[in-house]
Amino acid sequence: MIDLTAPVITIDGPSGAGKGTVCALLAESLGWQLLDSGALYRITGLAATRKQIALDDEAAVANVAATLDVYFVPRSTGVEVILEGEDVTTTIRTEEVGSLASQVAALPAVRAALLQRQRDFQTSPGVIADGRDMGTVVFPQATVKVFLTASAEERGRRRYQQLLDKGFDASLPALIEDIRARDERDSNRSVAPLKPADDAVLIDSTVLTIEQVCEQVLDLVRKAGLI
Ligand SMILES: Nc1ncnc2c1ncn2[C@@H]1O[C@H](COP(=O)(O)OP(=O)(O)O)[C@@H](O)[C@H]1O
Ligand SMILES: Nc1ccn([C@@H]2O[C@H](COP(=O)(O)OP(=O)(O)O)[C@@H](O)[C@H]2O)c(=O)n1
Repeated sequence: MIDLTAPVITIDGPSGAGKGTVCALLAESLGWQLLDSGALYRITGLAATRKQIALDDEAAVANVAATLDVYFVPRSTGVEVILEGEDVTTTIRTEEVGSLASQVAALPAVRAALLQRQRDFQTSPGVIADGRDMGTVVFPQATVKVFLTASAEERGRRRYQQLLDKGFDASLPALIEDIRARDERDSNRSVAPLKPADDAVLIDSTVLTIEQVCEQVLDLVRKAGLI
């Protein structure tokens, strides 16, 4: 149940910075709720495409976002995503769906349709939110805000390795190009662009391990008195 007094940690930043990994580890160790907001945009992009809706038809895509038949099943291996009864956990992680997500995410009506669904994740004992506008738009009152970044080359390499590990085919130069295009679209859109909140702490993970990033965030959480 939504609890507006529950503490919020936000981690925003570009693709491949390590947000998803760090948020999942922290949510697990703190025992807090996890909001993967990117998954909602990915699911919307996939659902609209499957319904053969043009991704620039803002009203129609927003209607898809508002009426998504989706649920999330927590498993030991991560969160399973079920869209209209079908397991789309793996499908939504492809770069192709990432690109669909960033196209529908540029539409203001789509963002508005998904806003309350994201705010509903604020439940006790706390929520850790992963995205692009968690600290700027969705949870501007969050106690701890992090902007996690890394160089585009390093993010491309990480994504490449991640895709190979999952058994997908990938080309490193194409991935770096995709990442740059997505960064560009996310940073320059008129609504909720990717940018650090004024009160966010910047962490550059280019030369940090996942453990070091988690430790830096936990330090902020401790200093804020949340643990
Ligand atoms: N600090 C890091 N050092 C090395 N690899 C990392 C680091 N952070 C994340 N990764 C790896 O990079 C890939 C992308 O991370 P992910 O958490 O999905 O990023 P994001 O959610 O920001 O797009 C994953 O395979 C992850 O294991
Ligand atoms: N809060 C959010 C989260 C994602 N998105 C969009 O959704 C796309 C996919 O997000 P994601 O977090 O799943 O992608 P990765 O960072 O994991 O590559 C991003 O490129 C953004 O365009 C957004 O606009 N706002």
